[in-house]
Amino acid sequence: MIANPEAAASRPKLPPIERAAFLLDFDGTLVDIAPAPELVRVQDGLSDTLRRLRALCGDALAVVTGRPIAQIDEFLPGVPYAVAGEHGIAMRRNPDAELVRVPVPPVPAAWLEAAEALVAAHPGARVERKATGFVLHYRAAPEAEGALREAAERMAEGSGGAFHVQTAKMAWEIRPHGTDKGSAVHALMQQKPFLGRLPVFIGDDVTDEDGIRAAIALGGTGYRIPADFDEPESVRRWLTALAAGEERAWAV
Ligand SMILES: O=P(O)(O)OC[C@H]1O[C@H](O[C@H]2O[C@H](CO)[C@@H](O)[C@H](O)[C@H]2O)[C@H](O)[C@@H](O)[C@@H]1O
Repeated sequence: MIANPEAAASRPKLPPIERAAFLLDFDGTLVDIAPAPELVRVQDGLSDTLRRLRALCGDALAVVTGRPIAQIDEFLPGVPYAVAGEHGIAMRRNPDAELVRVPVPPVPAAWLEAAEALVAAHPGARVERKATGFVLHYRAAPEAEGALREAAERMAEGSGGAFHVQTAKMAWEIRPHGTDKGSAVHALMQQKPFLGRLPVFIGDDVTDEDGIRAAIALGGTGYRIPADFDEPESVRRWLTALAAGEERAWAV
């Protein structure tokens, strides 16, 4: 089921589902990459699969994403037990909990104005605003990659270390220092029902490597597309098999 069994074999093994906590990236892992953020599609059956998996692992299933939590609520309503959004800045620790945010500095308004002016000069490029930063997307304007990167780096350099540029898929994200998917994993794993379980993180992007490192540091494991799974469909198939109990014999 895993695309690259040799890479996976060098990692700590998958714990039995009864002892596992699933920490899942969204874009490019649970759903296929789409031409624009609002165009992703949740495949039929995915929500049911995740609900079954959540039941098997005592609710210990979270989505850990760069997106705002509200968007995960739209795409996967009532599915994960917990959600960490905006690369760990926002957290909802259980379905009834309030959304808690790590305090971070505001994005200077001048940066947003400059970013909007820049994408206007590159048709197809766009700014995705977040509460604590923004993303410069060039998927529909590949020729703008360099110009957007330079602008993002200039802004971050002028922030005195408060912000940095996160490499994303056909995008550059300006976001504050201080949190990442690794800190989100550590925070989630300190509370029930995650506490005492072994984290299994699955992701596809640079920002997911922090989550994978954290999962391994906590005695769990992590898988990355394309090293371990070749595409989101492979992840979905594997999760479906796990949720159906088919992979139990493989677990240690
Ligand atoms: O942490 P993730 O759940 O993987 O989210 C990362 C970013 O995903 C989104 O952008 C990426 O996916 C889009 C839809 O497939 C794609 O059009 C874009 O090119 C990708 O960069 C989202 O827009 C960002 O806010 C997330 O941080």
